[in-house]
Amino acid sequence: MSSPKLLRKISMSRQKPFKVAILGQNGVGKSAFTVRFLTRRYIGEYDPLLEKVYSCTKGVDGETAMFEVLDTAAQGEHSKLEENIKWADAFILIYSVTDESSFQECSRLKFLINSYAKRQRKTSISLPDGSITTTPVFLVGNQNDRVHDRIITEEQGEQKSKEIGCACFYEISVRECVDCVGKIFTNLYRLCKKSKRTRQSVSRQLSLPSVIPEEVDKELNNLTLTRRRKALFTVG
Ligand SMILES: Nc1nc2c(ncn2[C@@H]2O[C@H](COP(=O)(O)OP(=O)(O)OP(=O)(O)O)[C@@H](O)[C@H]2O)c(=O)[nH]1
Repeated sequence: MSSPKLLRKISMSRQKPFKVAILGQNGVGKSAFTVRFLTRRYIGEYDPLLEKVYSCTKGVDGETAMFEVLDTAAQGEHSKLEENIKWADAFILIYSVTDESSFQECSRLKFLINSYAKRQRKTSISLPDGSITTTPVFLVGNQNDRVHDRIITEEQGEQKSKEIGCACFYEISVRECVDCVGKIFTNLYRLCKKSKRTRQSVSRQLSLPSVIPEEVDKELNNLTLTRRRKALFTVG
């Protein structure tokens, strides 16, 4: 008989990781935020050019959740940003409360998330409370320990979050708060799970499949490739 440990390993290997991309202007604290979540430690300095995906498991509501976290680097290159947006299931947009341009950058990033996610047909769904959500995006104002350098108020952050359609807003200090970052990830995970459940139940009510079944999806992909190959042969 299989041991519980082995069964857990098998079920984990079948579980899809929850992919979260951390986006924001340079210097807002994306790496500090990511490392706080992964290790609970605060590390001050990082290589600004390094872009990395970290993988970890965390306990959420009695379950083991698999996370993949993409700590993005310089956001100048458009194609790279598009690739990162397409990769993720959910997003955390970070700005620094001491930096106006990092605050404005979040609007641009949210706009791009909306347009790229739409192209991927990550369509919006209605939540039971009547609100609409697309790909979940949280807005986070960081560095609020720097009280004398603050430029963006908490109210402005909240206002921006509503304006650009983020699901939640937080103001934190990655440096000062150990648990804040973990809570943000946990809430994002819960929201995505809830969205998935709602989507499935709505689909059931409409007697539609919640997602395209894997085998149908494969068949469609094969068809596209076959057609492409055919077209290539014809041209050749
Ligand atoms: N005072 C304070 N400093 C912070 C906080 N979070 C990050 N920092 C500092 O801000 C600087 C930038 O942090 P990073 O985590 O490297 O920022 P980043 O967004 O990853 O920057 P790039 O890698 O250049 O994109 C570092 O010196 C951090 O120590 C915070 O909550 N409070």
